[in-house]
Amino acid sequence: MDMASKNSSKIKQIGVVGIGSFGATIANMLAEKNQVIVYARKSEVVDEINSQHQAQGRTLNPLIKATDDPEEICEACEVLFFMVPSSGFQEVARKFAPFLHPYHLIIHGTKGLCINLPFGQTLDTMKRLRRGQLLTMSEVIQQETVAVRVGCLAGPNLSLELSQGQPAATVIASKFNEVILEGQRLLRSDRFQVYGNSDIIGVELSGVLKNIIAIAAGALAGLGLGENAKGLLISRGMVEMVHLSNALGGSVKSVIGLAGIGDLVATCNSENSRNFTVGYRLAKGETLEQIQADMEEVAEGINTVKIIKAFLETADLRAPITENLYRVLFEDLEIEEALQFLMKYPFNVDVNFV
Ligand SMILES: NC(=O)C1=CN([C@@H]2O[C@H](COP(=O)(O)OP(=O)(O)OC[C@H]3O[C@@H](n4cnc5c(N)ncnc54)[C@H](OP(=O)(O)O)[C@@H]3O)[C@@H](O)[C@H]2O)C=CC1
Ligand SMILES: O=C(CO)COP(=O)(O)O
Repeated sequence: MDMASKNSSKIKQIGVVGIGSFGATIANMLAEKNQVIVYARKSEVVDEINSQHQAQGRTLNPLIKATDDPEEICEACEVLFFMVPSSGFQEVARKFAPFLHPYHLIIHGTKGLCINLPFGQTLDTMKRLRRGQLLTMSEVIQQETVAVRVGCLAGPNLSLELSQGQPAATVIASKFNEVILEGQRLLRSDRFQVYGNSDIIGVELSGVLKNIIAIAAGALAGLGLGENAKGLLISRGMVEMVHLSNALGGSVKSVIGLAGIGDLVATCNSENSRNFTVGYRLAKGETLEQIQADMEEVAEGINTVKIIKAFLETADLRAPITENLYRVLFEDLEIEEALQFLMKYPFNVDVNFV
């Protein structure tokens, strides 16, 4: 079978895998002009979608159908949107792998990282990670499946605002122009602009790394600090993202685009951001355990801080915001102390990457 359409005479549906906060929003946006089928692993969620057009309380377009069978959705769709958190991504990719073919086109919306460790090791036992042990989701898809045409979707896309139909934009990134064009065709509307970018690693990393800065922004807000402090954090955060992204294989251009600076501005300013909320609640005195115990949705930045800290142990690079946030999250450093440390840090060049 070549990479062209498997059966062009039959109208293909668009698949959405994972129907949480972001998956439900993207499924509804896709359903405005496409037939959509979604995958949920729990049969009660599938029944709820098919009978009540809701997914765990989120309203879905009544035309959206659901299944818990990966084979059925892979058979029905050539284009699949993977919308699961990084913690479940490898498992989902492995579950779908037997039913995926080179003609499938996969676009993911996940803003987290996975790690590839020797059997029996965990991030807590390893402490040090090389680049090859750290995977973006496009790398997971390529490692676990035969899919070739892979893309990602990243940008300032707080799902609550998208679901209210507020104007927004995203970036579809892929090495394959046909993936970008297909993503644009499927998602573009008069309320949603879709840009293209060929630097998929840089766009993925922009979405991943901004979550670290969003936690820090929430912490500053929780301390009651003002807009000058936020401006300082966002601009220094962007510089840190540029250096980290570069070290991990992304280009500067992507960080200063919509998926980087655009998403930084959105999430560093929004109480609807889970990552911002984590920082805010920490600054208000809650512990990480307390916060995680009652957060129903994922805040990817927590695990990302841990992974990037382990990568820094093998990279010739300093990332002071990430390093201090690691100590706040996992070593009981007080936020005020972290802030003082950062204020004394000898940053002396404003921008040194262009
Ligand atoms: N929400 C937002 O505003 C945005 C989120 N993102 C990114 O999208 C990703 C998903 O976030 P979001 O939708 O908010 O997360 P949620 O926690 O709201 O939902 C996660 C969904 O993934 C499913 N899932 C998790 N693990 C598995 C698994 N192993 N197998 C099958 N399904 C699984 C969950 O199913 P179940 O109910 O069975 O656990 C649930 O439907 C994250 O990486 C996030 O950073 C990106 C942009 C915006
Ligand atoms: O990435 C997001 C919006 O673009 C969502 O951010 P949170 O995961 O922090 O809610």
